[in-house]
Amino acid sequence: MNSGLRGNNKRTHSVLKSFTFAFAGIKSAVKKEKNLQIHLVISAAVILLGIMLAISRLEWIMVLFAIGGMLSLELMNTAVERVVDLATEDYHPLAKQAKDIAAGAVFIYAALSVIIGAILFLPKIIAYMS
Ligand SMILES: Nc1ncnc2c1ncn2[C@@H]1O[C@H](COP(=O)(O)OP(=O)(O)OP(=O)(O)O)[C@@H](O)[C@H]1O
Repeated sequence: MNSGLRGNNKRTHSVLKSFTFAFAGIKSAVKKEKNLQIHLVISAAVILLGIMLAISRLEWIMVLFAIGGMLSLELMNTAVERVVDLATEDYHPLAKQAKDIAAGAVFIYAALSVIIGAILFLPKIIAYMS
């Protein structure tokens, strides 16, 4: 019975630890990665624009998916860069492929996010200004 309780406590503890590790990862990436800092500033600006233009619930869902996906992908890209740097300090074609493919994933999502942002915001901005 005791061991069961201990087991449960251990699981709760482990979930809390996982959150701590995740936040530590986000913190270290935000501190060191300029691209991530730029994405955060742009995300804040987009959220402000969404509030100012009073976008709908569905539009908020799309905006939050774009922002969340972008930030998550940027973190994954940073993780790939770290693992590659850990694997080799020398030039290696596979290291280049891994980093460039991860950067490509970020680029595709960023480009689509810009298109989504333009579709959502441009008509509202034009209507607001005219
Ligand atoms: N060990 C390596 N072997 C081969 N090419 C590498 C290696 N490390 C980096 N590169 C390549 O060199 C270029 C610059 O990589 P670097 O990691 O310095 O910057 P980055 O990929 O733009 O990352 P960051 O976003 O941190 O600036 C990229 O094309 C990358 O694929």
